Amino acid sequence: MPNEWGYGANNGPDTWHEKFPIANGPRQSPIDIVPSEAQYDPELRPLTLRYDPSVSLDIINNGHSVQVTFADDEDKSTLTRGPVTGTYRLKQFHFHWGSSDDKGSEHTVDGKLYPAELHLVHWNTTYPNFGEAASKSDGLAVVGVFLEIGNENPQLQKVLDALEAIKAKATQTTFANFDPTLLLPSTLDYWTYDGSLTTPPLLESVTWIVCKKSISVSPAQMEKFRGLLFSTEEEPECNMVDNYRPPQPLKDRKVRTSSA
Ligand SMILES: CCCCCOc1ccc(S(N)(=O)=O)cc1
Ligand SMILES: [Zn+2]
Repeated sequence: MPNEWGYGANNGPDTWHEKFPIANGPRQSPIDIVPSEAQYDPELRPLTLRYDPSVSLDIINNGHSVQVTFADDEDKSTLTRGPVTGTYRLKQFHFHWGSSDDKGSEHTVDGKLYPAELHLVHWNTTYPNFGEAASKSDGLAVVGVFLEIGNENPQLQKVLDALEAIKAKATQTTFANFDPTLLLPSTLDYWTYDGSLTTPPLLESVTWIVCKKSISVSPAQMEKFRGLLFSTEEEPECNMVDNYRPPQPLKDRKVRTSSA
């Protein structure tokens, strides 16, 4: 069996460069965001996210995360303005989280790790589909939202209630009429920088848009994420936790901010 990438001791982030040399490239993600060094850019427009719940399709345990996928054959759930030009279509959202509440996010802020991070993945409709866009320098835009321990999040609970049906890798179930708008923070002020996918193939095609405001998650809700498995129904159980890549070198990049 080939050494499929993962987050374990033998296939984790420090080994990914062996099959994906771009892991040491010039615009890798995630990064540590240092707010005091972010440059306010008055030309950055407000982020416009317009999501239609009718295009949510299913929820999948893909062995790396839990992912909700959307029908993306029409401009029904889109990202416009913000740091991008043109229209980007929502393809999927997923999460990264820790084995304890002191870690789990991919981006960090002044070195602070959050217990989890939500990624809403969009592709530039200049290109014919997600796969094509993923290989272009302006092909993807991912909105990152930090989850912070607090009150129970009722919209997140709808996602968590579906997890019992997809405990093992390569399982999925339908997930209709879900509105990701309700997962967004109250204001969409953001940091933005040019980066990459944070998992293999680590393609350097992502305009990252990281929200400054977080959303809440309760300790019990965090435990639901940790009940998922990296392993299939046939394999010994391995809990899906710590599925995050640590921050990568900023190299020759600037982080811009939408608000002073
Ligand atoms: C060309 C096939 C790519 C399949 C993988 O797609 C991904 C991988 C990572 C991310 S993330 N954590 O950076 O948001 C988003 C989408
Ligand atoms: Zn992600």
